[in-house]
Amino acid sequence: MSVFAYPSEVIREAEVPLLEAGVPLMARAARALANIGIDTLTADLGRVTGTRVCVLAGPGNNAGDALFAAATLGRRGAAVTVIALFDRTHDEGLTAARRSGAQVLAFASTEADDDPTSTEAADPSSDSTRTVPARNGSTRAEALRELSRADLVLDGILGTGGRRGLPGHIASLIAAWAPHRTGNLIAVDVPSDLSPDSDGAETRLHADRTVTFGGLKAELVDPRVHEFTGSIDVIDIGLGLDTGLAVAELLDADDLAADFPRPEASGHKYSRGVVGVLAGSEDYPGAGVLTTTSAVNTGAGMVRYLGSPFVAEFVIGVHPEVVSASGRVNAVIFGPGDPEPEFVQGATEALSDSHIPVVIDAGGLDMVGRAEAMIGTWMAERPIIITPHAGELARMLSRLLGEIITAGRIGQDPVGWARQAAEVTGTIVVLKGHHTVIAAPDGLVVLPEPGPASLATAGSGDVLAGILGTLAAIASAEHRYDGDDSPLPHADWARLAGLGVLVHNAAGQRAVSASGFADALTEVVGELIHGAELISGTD
Ligand SMILES: NC(=O)C1=CN([C@@H]2O[C@H](COP(=O)(O)OP(=O)(O)OC[C@H]3O[C@@H](n4cnc5c(N)ncnc54)[C@H](OP(=O)(O)O)[C@@H]3O)[C@@H](O)[C@H]2O)[C@@H](O)CC1
Ligand SMILES: Nc1ncnc2c1ncn2[C@@H]1O[C@H](COP(=O)(O)OP(=O)(O)O)[C@@H](O)[C@H]1O
Repeated sequence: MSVFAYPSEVIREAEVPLLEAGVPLMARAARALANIGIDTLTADLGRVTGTRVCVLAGPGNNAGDALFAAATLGRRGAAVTVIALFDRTHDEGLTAARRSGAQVLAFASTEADDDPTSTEAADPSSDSTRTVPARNGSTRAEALRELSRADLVLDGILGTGGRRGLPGHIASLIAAWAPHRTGNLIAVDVPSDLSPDSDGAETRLHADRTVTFGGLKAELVDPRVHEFTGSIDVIDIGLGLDTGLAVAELLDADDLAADFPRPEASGHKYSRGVVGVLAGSEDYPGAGVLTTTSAVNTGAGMVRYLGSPFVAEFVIGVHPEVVSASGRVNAVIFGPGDPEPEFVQGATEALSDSHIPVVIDAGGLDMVGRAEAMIGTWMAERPIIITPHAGELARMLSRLLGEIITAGRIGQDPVGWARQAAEVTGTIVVLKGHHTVIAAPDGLVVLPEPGPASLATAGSGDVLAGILGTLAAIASAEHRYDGDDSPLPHADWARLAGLGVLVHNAAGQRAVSASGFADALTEVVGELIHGAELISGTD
């Protein structure tokens, strides 16, 4: 189900009153981390007893989580080694780890950077958290040996208090360990030194799994950091975060099953929503057919075809339920298959008195300007959902920002560019790709789970436009029939677009061509609308 992501500061602020009230947040976090550690070891080796666990311990509370969890693993029979990487660490956590039998290696001195053979070790008899220099062998070599033979390593170096760039002795230890790594690496809360930048990636940790506490941190949802985070577990430690403060929402198939809009028992075709389709041209009639098929099969109350009579003939030939006479619509789709200007002009003039949502795709994207330039035009004061792929967004932003922006640059930071495009244009931006990113002008991002790569085929985007336009018409009609004149918030449109992408993904799993996706929508939407009722036998 949907998961919200928050800036780290929001999560840190939510912790403060609870900590002041004595709520044991770290104990909750460490318990959940230990359980995941136990599950990981049991899944890999069938046991915890006799396994080897290493903790990379930093100077703060992040190390505290890792050390308390390691103490639990130690009590369950794991041989724990703590590699203390700073001249201080979390006092109580280290004490707990020691009491459970952990050995502690101190690899903290900055001189270790200059001399990789420098030797230091903690006094194992001491409960003190200060590390004590010793001259009994190469600690770096010993740390490397322990890391390389560990079944499980916990990255407790830095958490939400971390700044970019690890001290040299740690970065070099990580780079030296990487080729010899055999066990699982779990990042505690956030991977230390997390960055979307691929430069220097070899000196950063690549976790198999990240166990994050309190709420999903915004920096973890950037598609570019997946190689550093691995899979992500969000552990509820009772912070009670306000979803209004979230900056991103992740959607999956469960959200689609829960929130796909079903027809009302007492509804009629107009209350279900009428979608106008302006797609296809003499050059590209197929786009008109694909977009209309998609709208029909997504379950619109009615589909009006607004393009040329030439294309209308094809469309109505396959879908006799489509209407070509003008009349009321609750949303319009513009652009797939470059419809001729006279039909675009006719349709936009008809829109000028309304505030209905519009989905703009393909050729229609050339109409999109900066938000301030759209004031007073037919595009103002209505929700607009635009659906560029990276190439189209690059072209659009180059025009709007007056600098050359390539599709490659968009690909390096899709979330950032989608946000910028949404802010500049005031529209909901659906940046299509393997990881489709949806951004709203207020900065909110919706990330539907990725669909199958088979979606990357000509005409697939036309099908998506048909789905999005239909869902927009359904939402807009429902809102109107509820008697609500207030505009729906951007977040609702962005989420709706996310559901549309998930419908498209589901169709993509059942076919391999665009017309196949459009046809498969009958099955996908039929299951979403009727599935549970058929099973339960209710009407
Ligand atoms: N609050 C709670 O109860 C709960 C918190 N929880 C856990 O606490 C974690 C946050 O803990 P935290 O605030 O202690 O920060 P953390 O990242 O461990 O260390 C900060 C220290 O590192 C230092 N430092 C930073 N960057 C550096 C760099 N690049 N190179 C070198 N040094 C650097 C920094 O130095 P300074 O900035 O002060 O100069 C400071 O001394 C959080 O992620 C979660 O795991 C959970 O248990 C839930 C309950
Ligand atoms: N590798 C991929 N994995 C999953 N979906 C993809 C992938 N590549 C493209 N897609 C999806 O396929 C669709 C392609 O749309 P678009 O580029 O507009 O195609 P067209 O213009 O030919 O209709 C988009 O919904 C996009 O998100």
